[in-house]
Amino acid sequence: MKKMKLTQYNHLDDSLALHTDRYQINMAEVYWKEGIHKRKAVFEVYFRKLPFQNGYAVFAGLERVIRYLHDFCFTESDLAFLREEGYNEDYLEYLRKLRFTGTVKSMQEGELVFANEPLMRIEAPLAEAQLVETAILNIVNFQTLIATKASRIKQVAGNDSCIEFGTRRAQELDAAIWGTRAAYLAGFEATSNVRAGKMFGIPIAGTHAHSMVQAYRDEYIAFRKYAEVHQDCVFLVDTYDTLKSGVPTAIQVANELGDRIHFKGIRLDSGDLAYLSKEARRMLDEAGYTNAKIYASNDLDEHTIMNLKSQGARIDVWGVGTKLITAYDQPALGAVYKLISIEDEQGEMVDTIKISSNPEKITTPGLKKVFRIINKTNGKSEGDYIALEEEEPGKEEVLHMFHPVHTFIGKFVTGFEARELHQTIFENGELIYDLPTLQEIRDFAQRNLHLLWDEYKRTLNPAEYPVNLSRECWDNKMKRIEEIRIKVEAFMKK
Ligand SMILES: Nc1ncnc2c1ncn2[C@@H]1O[C@H](COP(=O)(O)OP(=O)(O)OP(=O)(O)O)[C@@H](O)[C@H]1O
Ligand SMILES: O=P(O)(O)OC[C@H]1O[C@H](OP(=O)(O)OP(=O)(O)O)[C@H](O)[C@@H]1O
Ligand SMILES: O=C(O)c1cccnc1
Repeated sequence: MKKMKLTQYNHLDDSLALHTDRYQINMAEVYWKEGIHKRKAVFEVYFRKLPFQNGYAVFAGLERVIRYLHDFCFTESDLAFLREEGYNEDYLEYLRKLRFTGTVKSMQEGELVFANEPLMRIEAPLAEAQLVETAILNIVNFQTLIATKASRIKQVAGNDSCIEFGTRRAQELDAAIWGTRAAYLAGFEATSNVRAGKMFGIPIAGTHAHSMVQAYRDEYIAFRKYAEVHQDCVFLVDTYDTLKSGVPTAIQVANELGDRIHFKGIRLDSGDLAYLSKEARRMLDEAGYTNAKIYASNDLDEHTIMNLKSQGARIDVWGVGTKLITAYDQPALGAVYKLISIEDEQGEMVDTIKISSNPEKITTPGLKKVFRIINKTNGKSEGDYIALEEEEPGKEEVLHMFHPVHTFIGKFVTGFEARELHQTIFENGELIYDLPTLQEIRDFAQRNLHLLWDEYKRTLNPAEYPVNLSRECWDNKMKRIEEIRIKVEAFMKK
């Protein structure tokens, strides 16, 4: 058998241009051969259903999308691979020169987003817009999913700290790193992943594992040795017997070392976390360690945390791994990338539509903007309002907000601010957006949550947040549906 070389995957000039589905490269080839590759096309990214039956999602992934589009190019090793796959030289020559030259509008990271509203809009020459679909969805789907899961967990944890512990159980390296970033921007306080700390400046935190106690085969020696090396100590107390040996040993070591260490607390990782935390709290308090915190971990998520809180658990810090980083109860967000407008033979932009027997699935044609309609009296959001590009709802006195499918459900809103949610990121290939820091994104996400009534934020059966179409947008959609109906009837009569 031939021996695998360790360098096999390492192309020095590797790029993400091939991080796409083969059909994108094949479709782009068709457009290029037909000479329509430069026609302007407009795609929108949106999802149809909120994940985890949550009342909102936290948009994440933009920074990585920006880097991807900014650096987009086929390198020599990418082209060599495509050559091996049988693509012809002229097409490869076209790909060699290709860069992303489009205009991108997007929600900002940390924005609260909802089903059926455009999260991003990519206007670019048809072939370019097609080639970047897969990577954009890959990034946005994952990061938005994890940010939303983290936000749910934070909703329940409240002011308690949450640390991301998931790297070992994540779906490989990238998911651990970018998932941790998503969790932090949605409100987690820290991560155990040291590389994420280095890359993004996320505070790193942690305790120690059972293996350290097992290595010394003695809890007392293990805790002491740890304390001799590290000032900050959180002792893991459940290796042998939490209440009979773990907690008393932690207290003994803290007593012995006094001011020489900062006894931050203990971690519980098995057993009845409610009962054990209450008992441990009592023991720590009696020993005078009222400031020592109780950390807990073990397959936690928003459900167990809520349940533990309802039992009066005395847990201060929640270490959450597997169920956060793998989005355990819903492993994928279904954001899609749909063509909404294309340049025709005459150079005119024409709207496109995808019809479905399910009214919720019919796409909304045309270039659109999304506005958050904020009630000036109470500072809360009345809902989101999707309008056609040229509309300016902020100038209206009264806004008619109605359900896009059940149109009889609606309301008239006055005294509002219409806050536009999309920012221009790229203008004809040029990056014009000032990237915020991760800390700024995190603060922005927190501020956004204040705009929402609590009814939309509860983790169980939240109220449905209104996402409405403007009258013009709705009329335009109906007009296109009618045009298609007439076309199909004419076809059937042939
Ligand atoms: N008081 C509690 N109420 C509800 N859920 C709890 C409570 N205490 C712990 N849990 C959760 O119950 C699950 C218990 O997991 P498991 O059955 O593996 O027990 P364990 O204590 O971890 O056992 P092991 O010693 O094998 O690790 C975990 O998800 C944990 O977070
Ligand atoms: O339960 P999660 O939410 O995924 O949180 C991460 C888990 O990872 C560790 O366990 P593991 O058994 O891998 O190692 P350990 O020996 O340090 O307990 C830690 O003790 C947590 O239980
Ligand atoms: O620091 C910890 O306690 C930790 C880190 C990763 C996974 N579980 C626990």
